[in-house]
Amino acid sequence: MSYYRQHPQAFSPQYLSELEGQILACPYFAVNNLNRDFVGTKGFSVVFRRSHLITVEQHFPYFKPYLNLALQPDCNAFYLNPLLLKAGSRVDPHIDRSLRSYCKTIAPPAMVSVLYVAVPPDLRGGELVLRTHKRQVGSIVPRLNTLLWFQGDLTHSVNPVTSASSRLSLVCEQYSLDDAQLVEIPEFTLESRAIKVKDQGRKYRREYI
Ligand SMILES: O=C(O)CCC(=O)C(=O)O
Ligand SMILES: [Fe+2]
Repeated sequence: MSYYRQHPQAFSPQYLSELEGQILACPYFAVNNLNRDFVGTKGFSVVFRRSHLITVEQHFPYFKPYLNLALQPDCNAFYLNPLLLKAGSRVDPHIDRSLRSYCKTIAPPAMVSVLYVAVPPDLRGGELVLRTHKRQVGSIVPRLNTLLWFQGDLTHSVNPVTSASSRLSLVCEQYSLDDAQLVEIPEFTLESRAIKVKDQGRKYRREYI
């Protein structure tokens, strides 16, 4: 495939506004414990294997339509995270490899999907910039209700949001792992600053460039 593809008007407006409301009201939604690349962002993460998709849908029924459309058939492990960027927030250049905290030998995801759940008309900044080997291959202006897939090994960043309004996306890193790697990945687990567990210090949450 080319480096990315977009599917505009992916869902009904009713679904999008329900999704936004549910994410913002979710008790796990908190200041991010992603690494230093994620400046001033909020969110939480759901880690799961394809075999436990049904468990994800039971806990988070409002993710179901997104997962139905966004998940790639050849992928078997996923890192799903809603991401809110408010005024002044940005994401510095990184390659997604969040599952590396569970399996050190893991390669980048095959694909990353991003749904733009809330994009106010007056949003300034917040473009997603995609690069390969220092060459820019995309600069994507977030559009409400667009579902985007990009190649998982691209370096990417989100420009600072300079308006007072926020942007909410729903991101899913999608991995195609071999059996030995897959057993290292939790069947289903949550990561959030709002949950106090011993191993929240994610050393490899996102990889530095
Ligand atoms: O929201 C976006 O445009 C992409 C965010 C991102 O890079 C990430 O969550 O890893
Ligand atoms: Fe990313």
